[in-house]
Amino acid sequence: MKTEEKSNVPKVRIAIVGQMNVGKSALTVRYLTRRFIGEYRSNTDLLYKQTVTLESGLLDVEIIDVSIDDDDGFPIEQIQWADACVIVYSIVDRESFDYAQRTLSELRQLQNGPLAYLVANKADLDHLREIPSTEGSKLAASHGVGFCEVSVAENSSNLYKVFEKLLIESRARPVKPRKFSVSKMIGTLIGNNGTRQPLVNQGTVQVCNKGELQNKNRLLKRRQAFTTAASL
Ligand SMILES: Nc1nc2c(ncn2[C@@H]2O[C@H](COP(=O)(O)OP(=O)(O)OP(=O)(O)O)[C@@H](O)[C@H]2O)c(=O)[nH]1
Repeated sequence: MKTEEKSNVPKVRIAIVGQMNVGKSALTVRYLTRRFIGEYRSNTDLLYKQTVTLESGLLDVEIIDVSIDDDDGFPIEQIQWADACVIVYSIVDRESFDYAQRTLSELRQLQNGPLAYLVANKADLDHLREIPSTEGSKLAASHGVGFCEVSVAENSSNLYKVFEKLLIESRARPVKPRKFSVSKMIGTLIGNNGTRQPLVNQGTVQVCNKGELQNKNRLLKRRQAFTTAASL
């Protein structure tokens, strides 16, 4: 698609936030490619871009898979950049639920904050469950956000509904006023020497600022999966 045609396509930005190992990357890749890639861990943010078709027309979607170290607090830059956030925890990990709870509280303090949706992942591991479904739904209700349980591994259809809802609702909102230019934000995220990855059909993925080099192999793996699925 030519640049001048693309410039008229509205854009929605989504941040995937949650503690380590909850399945943020698996969820992002599942949504974008319909595939489950679960054999890697990452310590860097990745920015995915894809054009999707909604009933209302084309939409450019940017999804940042936010990498959280144990000590990291609230990823404020990524959240302020986003129009919507998917906050993920694992039903088998109480700490990840506590992190999601803190994130929702922080989000509430923001003026003009993004839309949010709470997603409980790993529903297939019910025998190891630490967080009852009712606790998740109660937390979400107390913050006025949507909630669902999914298994990214088992390809729960709920996952696609979450993204669709966030995309439609974000699209309907007035364009978010940003304190900084979006290109500067992307520049910050990918670093000054961050090179754009080649366009893969309508999808691209690029490494953000942390640990770019050591993550090259992981990125390549993901990009292969992304390429294959994007060309289906
Ligand atoms: N059983 C099960 N395992 C899952 C599911 N989703 C992800 N996993 C596994 O959970 C582990 C972590 O998945 P990732 O997608 O790397 O999680 P992450 O939140 O991106 O982790 P970090 O990169 O450390 O922040 C991997 O071993 C995945 O295979 C799921 O729905 N069910």
